[in-house]
Amino acid sequence: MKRESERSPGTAFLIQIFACEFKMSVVVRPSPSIETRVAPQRPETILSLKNVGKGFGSGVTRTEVLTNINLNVREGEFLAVVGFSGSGKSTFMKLLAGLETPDTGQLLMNGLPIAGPSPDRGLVFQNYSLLPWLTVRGNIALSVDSVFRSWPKAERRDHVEKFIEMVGLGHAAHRRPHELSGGMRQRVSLARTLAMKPKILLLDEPLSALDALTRSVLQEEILKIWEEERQTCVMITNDVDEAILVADRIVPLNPGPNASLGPTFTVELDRPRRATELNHNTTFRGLRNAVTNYLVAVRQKNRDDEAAASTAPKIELPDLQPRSLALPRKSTTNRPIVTS
Ligand SMILES: Nc1ncnc2c1ncn2[C@@H]1O[C@H](COP(=O)(O)OP(=O)(O)OP(=O)(O)O)[C@@H](O)[C@H]1O
Repeated sequence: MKRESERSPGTAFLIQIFACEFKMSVVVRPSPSIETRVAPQRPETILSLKNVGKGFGSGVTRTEVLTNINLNVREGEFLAVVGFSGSGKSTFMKLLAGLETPDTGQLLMNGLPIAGPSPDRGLVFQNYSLLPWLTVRGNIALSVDSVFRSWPKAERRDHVEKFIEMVGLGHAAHRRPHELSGGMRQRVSLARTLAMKPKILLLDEPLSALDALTRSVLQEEILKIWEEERQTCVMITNDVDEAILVADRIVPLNPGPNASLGPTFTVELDRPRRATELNHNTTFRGLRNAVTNYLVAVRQKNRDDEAAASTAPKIELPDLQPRSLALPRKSTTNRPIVTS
C-alpha cells in the first residue's frame, strides 16, 4: 500500500471521500439483510512487539533496560503506558518511533519490521523541540511541506491553517516559540505532528512539563481531538488519572532494569469523558486504586529482590550503648556552669 506522502492529491481526496462515506455507513443503521451478512469486525493489530529487549552500554557498564516486551496495539485504540521515572518509558517510545532499534525480538507495524523513523508514526516529545526562528505557522508548515511535497501549495496552506485552528492558536499563528507559553508551545508541537497525519500518534509524556491547570486543559483537548479523529494513539505518562481519562487500555511498565510490561487494565468508562465528572465515578476510583496499588507493589517487590540479590558486603554496626558525659551536679541552684 502506498504511504500518504506518496499518494497523488487526487487519490488522497478520493480516500477522504471514501472515509466520509464509511463514517456515514457506520451511523446509518444497515438493513436487516446486510446485518445478517456482515459480522462485527475486531480492529486489526497495527503495532506488534514480540519479545523485544533493549539495553545500553557494554561489559560491566551494560544495563538491560527493557526485557521481553510483548504487546499488540489495535488500530484506532488509545493505549496508555504508565510507569515510574527511569523505568524505560522513553526507551520504549523511541523503539516505537524507530529512533532506537531493539537488541532482541521484533517490532512490527502492519506486519512489517520498523526500520527507522517515519511520518507514519508521529512523535510528540515532553520538550517541545520547535524551531525558534520559525513562527507557529512556519513550524507546522515545515512538517506539512516535507511530508506532502506533492500537494499543491494552496492545499498545503489550508491544511496548515486547519491544524492551527484545531489546537486553538489562530490568534498566535504569527508568533515565534519564545513568545508563547509552555502550553501553547506544546499545542504547536501537537499540531505539527497531527498535521503530518500519522497512522499512529506517539505521545511521550507530552504534558509533564506543564503546570497542573494547563495540563488538565490540554488533556481534554488531546482527548477531544482523538475523539474526532480516532487515530491510533500510544501515550506514555506517569499520571494514572491522566491514563484513565484518555485511554482504552492501560499497561504498566514495571520498574527496571529488565523492565517488562505488567497486566493490561481495560478502562470501561463511556466516552466522551470529562475529568471533572470522573472524580465521583466509582469505576474510575476503583481503577485508579487498582493501577496505583499494582505499581506500588511491583516497585516494592523490585526493591526487595534487589536487596536480596545484592552482593555488597553487609555492614555490621557495633553494639554501642550511649554513655552520659554530663558532670554530676554539686548544687541545686540555677547558676550557669562555666566551662572555661
Ligand atoms: N542512550 C542511552 N545510553 C545509555 N543509557 C541510556 C540511554 N537512554 C536511556 N538510558 C538509560 O535507560 C534507563 C531508562 O531511561 P528512560 O529515559 O527510558 O526512562 P524513563 O522511564 O523515560 O525515565 P523518565 O520518566 O525519568 O524520563 C535509564 O537508566 C537511562 O540512564
